Amino acid sequence: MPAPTPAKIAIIGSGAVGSTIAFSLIMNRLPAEIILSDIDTRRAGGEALDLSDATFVSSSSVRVAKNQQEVGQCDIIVITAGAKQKPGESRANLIDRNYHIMQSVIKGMQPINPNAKIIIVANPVEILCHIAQKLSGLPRNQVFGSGTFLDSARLRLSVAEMLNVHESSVHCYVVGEHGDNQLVAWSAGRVGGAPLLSFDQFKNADLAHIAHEVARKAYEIIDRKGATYYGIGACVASLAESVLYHSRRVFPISCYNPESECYVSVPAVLGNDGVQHAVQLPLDDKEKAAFDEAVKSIKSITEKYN
Ligand SMILES: NC(=O)C1=CN([C@@H]2O[C@H](COP(=O)(O)OP(=O)(O)OC[C@H]3O[C@@H](n4cnc5c(N)ncnc54)[C@H](O)[C@@H]3O)[C@@H](O)[C@H]2O)C=CC1
Ligand SMILES: CC(=O)C(=O)O
Repeated sequence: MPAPTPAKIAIIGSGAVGSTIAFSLIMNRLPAEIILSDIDTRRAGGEALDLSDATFVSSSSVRVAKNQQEVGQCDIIVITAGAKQKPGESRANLIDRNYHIMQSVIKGMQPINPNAKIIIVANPVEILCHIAQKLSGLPRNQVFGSGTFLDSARLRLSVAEMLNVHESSVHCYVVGEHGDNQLVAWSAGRVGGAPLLSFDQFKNADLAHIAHEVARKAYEIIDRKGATYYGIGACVASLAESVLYHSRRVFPISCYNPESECYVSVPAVLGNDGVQHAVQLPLDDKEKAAFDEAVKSIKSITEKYN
């Protein structure tokens, strides 16, 4: 399906993550009018000027939002506005600060385009999806988060290196929470149709160690350089592309799961009306128990924001 030309993509929060998402959209040559918004309007203006120097590679354009109402009328609204983790700090610890920011962001852009897709990137993603959906009043399938897409990309890289194959041939997901309660669905992992765990390199592999390294990668990057942004930039550009082109690609994203009665990260099909449906991953008993723990943890926080 051809993309609407040009789609309006708003990015709220033009810090490290927001501006890198804009750069990734431009590099992916999405036919989009990218509209930056930030409480720090001077910073947003500077990012727009800098990014506009890169638009010659694509048919995208970039500018600063006229006002918040304009942002609310966009086709896709990416929300990165929020506090980020200090070295060693968990994502869950950001909730108090980022709840208030999310409230002001959603309130400021009312009335919201009833067809808009809101992509939550600020942390903690699953909890902020719940809050954004409630406050925006949009249908649940139109509000989703980048979730464990980035964690899964980290995992696939690690597996690909072990097996000496390309990452795109590794089908293995991190699910549950984009946070400390994430888990790897090892038993459902496949490479070229074969179970991941049947490969020689995985027969005696320390799976817990690999999963731990994947989960700790963000902490290590933040410890060394203060923030992560390239990976999430690439992830969000892929999500936007699947929405604009109705690609129906499967991504591990934070979406509302009726069975769990909360937002949780699972593989889901993404098209032009948002989340089409989740894919039921067959988990073994240990993975199922870990998934249930993640759901329990997410629900224990979201219930404070009902
Ligand atoms: N989901 C994921 O995989 C990832 C999520 N993140 C999260 O993304 C968020 C942003 O991270 P960075 O860009 O590194 O932080 P940053 O500090 O560079 O940028 C945040 C921006 O939000 C703006 N902002 C704050 N309150 C606002 C408001 N009410 N309205 C509009 N703008 C507002 C700030 O002025 C700032 O420019 C953090 O919560 C971080 O944890 C970061 C990396 C990956
Ligand atoms: C910061 C963050 O959430 C990440 O890089 O995974």
